[in-house]
Amino acid sequence: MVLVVVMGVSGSGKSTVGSLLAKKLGWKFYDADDYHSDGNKLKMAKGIPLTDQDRIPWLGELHKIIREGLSSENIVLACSALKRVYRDILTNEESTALSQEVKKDEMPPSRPFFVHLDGSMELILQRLEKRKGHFMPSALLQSQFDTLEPLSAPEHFIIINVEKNVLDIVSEIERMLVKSNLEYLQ
Ligand SMILES: Nc1ncnc2c1ncn2[C@@H]1O[C@H](COP(=O)(O)OP(=O)(O)O)[C@@H](O)[C@H]1O
Ligand SMILES: O=C(O)[C@H](O)[C@@H](O)[C@H](O)[C@H](O)COP(=O)(O)O
Repeated sequence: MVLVVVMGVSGSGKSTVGSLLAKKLGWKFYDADDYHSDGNKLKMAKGIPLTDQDRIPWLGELHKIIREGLSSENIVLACSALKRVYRDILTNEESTALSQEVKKDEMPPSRPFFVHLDGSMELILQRLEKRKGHFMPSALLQSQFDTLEPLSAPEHFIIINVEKNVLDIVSEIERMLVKSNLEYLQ
């Protein structure tokens, strides 16, 4: 089965784009935000960036969910996945320098496809400041950009600029999925 990870800084549109993409494809959608511990949420709400130690148990939990889900369903996951090592823990390709819990051979063989929602700090800040009812303060955006490590080979990925509207972004991802690997959409 197939895993698409929609990633990027807070406010880049992961939840919006990921959920619509999953709906259009008829795939299962998971939002990584739903799996943060109360401690992590409180920390972010106070304007304190998460550390590796805060994120690793969360990523390990997500890894387990994905691994189980992929045995029977195609998945779209919305997850910040800011650093390479975080992405490796999620998908278990290399890992586990930081996480002893995740074993290398646990993930079924399926190459994850990453979609980085990329945009300027100004644009994303504007969107975050308009967003209501979310624990993540816009003050953390700078640290999100500071932490972000761009995708690079051998990661399998596309980068999409979030100036476009949501429908266009989703259509572009669908086109890229077809182009990059037809068997993804069986
Ligand atoms: N391409 C877009 N164009 C305009 N507004 C967008 C776009 N993508 C997301 N938004 C809006 O920006 C805000 C942040 O989006 P969200 O999906 O919550 O981001 P994330 O999950 O990455 O934090 C939301 O209010 C959402 O409606
Ligand atoms: O790794 C992190 O620091 C968090 O996952 C962060 O990137 C994420 O943005 C928050 O969970 C807030 O949620 P939103 O992405 O929806 O703002």
